[in-house]
Formats: sequence, structure tokens, C-alpha cells
Amino acid sequence: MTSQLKKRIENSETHIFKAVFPNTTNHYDTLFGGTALQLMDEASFICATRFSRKKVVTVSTDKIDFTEPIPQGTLVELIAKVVKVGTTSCVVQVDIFMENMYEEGRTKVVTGFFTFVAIDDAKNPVKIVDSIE
Ligand SMILES: CC(=O)SCCNC(=O)CCNC(=O)[C@H](O)C(C)(C)COP(=O)(O)OP(=O)(O)OC[C@H]1O[C@@H](n2cnc3c(N)ncnc32)[C@H](O)[C@@H]1OP(=O)(O)O
Repeated sequence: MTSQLKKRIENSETHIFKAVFPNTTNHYDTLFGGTALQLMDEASFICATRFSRKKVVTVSTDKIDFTEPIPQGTLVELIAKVVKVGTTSCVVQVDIFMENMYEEGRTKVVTGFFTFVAIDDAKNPVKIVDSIE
């Protein structure tokens, strides 16, 4: 991988923080799974867009495991990073980290992989980056 491509990947790493307020939780007072998926899709979309600076669409997501509940009143950070670059596609890894508001330290609770394809105005796949120098 060239240094320019590495720089592009580094610059497009995307971080989003959220407070787990009651409007995002389920009847167990933990973050609703569908909300977590929506946040992950959004973070990965922003990352793929900033990486390519082109129109991108989600073509696929891999299996996503919810290894720990995320209680109401915690803070979460989503970190999205390009981990694979294809011809017209790229794969973005999204991790969700959970932390207590009043304690240092955090735990990785969810990981997912999202594949995006760059498209033109006619919705046909185009190169994800114009030239990989
Ligand atoms: C941001 C949003 O909300 S998007 C909304 C949800 N997403 C959509 O509506 C997308 C709907 N899907 C589509 O329009 C089409 O499937 C497209 C444009 C994404 C791809 O069209 P295709 O004809 O499948 O393209 P094609 O076969 O040339 O594949 C394009 C790339 O996608 C990859 N790809 C296609 N299907 C998959 C898949 N299921 N999993 C992983 N990668 C895939 C291919 O490997 C290829 O990558 P590469 O060029 O880096 O090697």
C-alpha cells in the first residue's frame, strides 16, 4: 500500500460520540440493537465518503456480534476506518467502545464490517479512488 493511500485512510478515520439517552434504548434500558446498527451504518458511510469523496452505497455488511449490553447513561464512541480497498469498493470496520460517564477506561463492545461501492450519477460502479499513486 502506498504512503498516499495510507494517508487517505488515516485522514478518513471517523469518530462519533453519543450519550446513551433513554430515547435510544429498549425496554431493558440498554441501547436498542437497531439504533446501534444505524449508528454504525452512518459512521461507516461518512468514513467511506470521506475516503473516496464520491457517492457511495452500502452493498454488504458482515455478521455483527453484540457481545455486551450498552446500558442507558453510558457514553459510546464509534470509530470507522477503511480496512480494505478494492477497485470500486472499500471495506470499513466500525468498532463501538462503551465507557462509564464517571470512570476512566472503556471496553470494545461491537465490531462490524461494511462494504461500500462508489457509483456515478447513473448508479454504475466507478473506481473508489481515481488513482492509487
Ligand atoms: C448510503 C445508503 O443508504 S445506500 C442504500 C443501500 N444500498 C443500496 O441501495 C445499494 C444497492 N445495490 C446496488 O445498487 C448495486 O448492487 C451496486 C451498484 C452497489 C453494485 O452493483 P454490481 O452490479 O453488484 O457491481 P459489481 O458486480 O461490479 O461489483 C462492484 C463491487 O462491489 C463488490 N460487491 C458486490 N456485491 C458484493 C457483496 N455482496 N459483498 C461484498 N462486495 C460486493 C464487488 O466485489 C466489486 O468490488 P471491486 O470493484 O472493489 O472488486
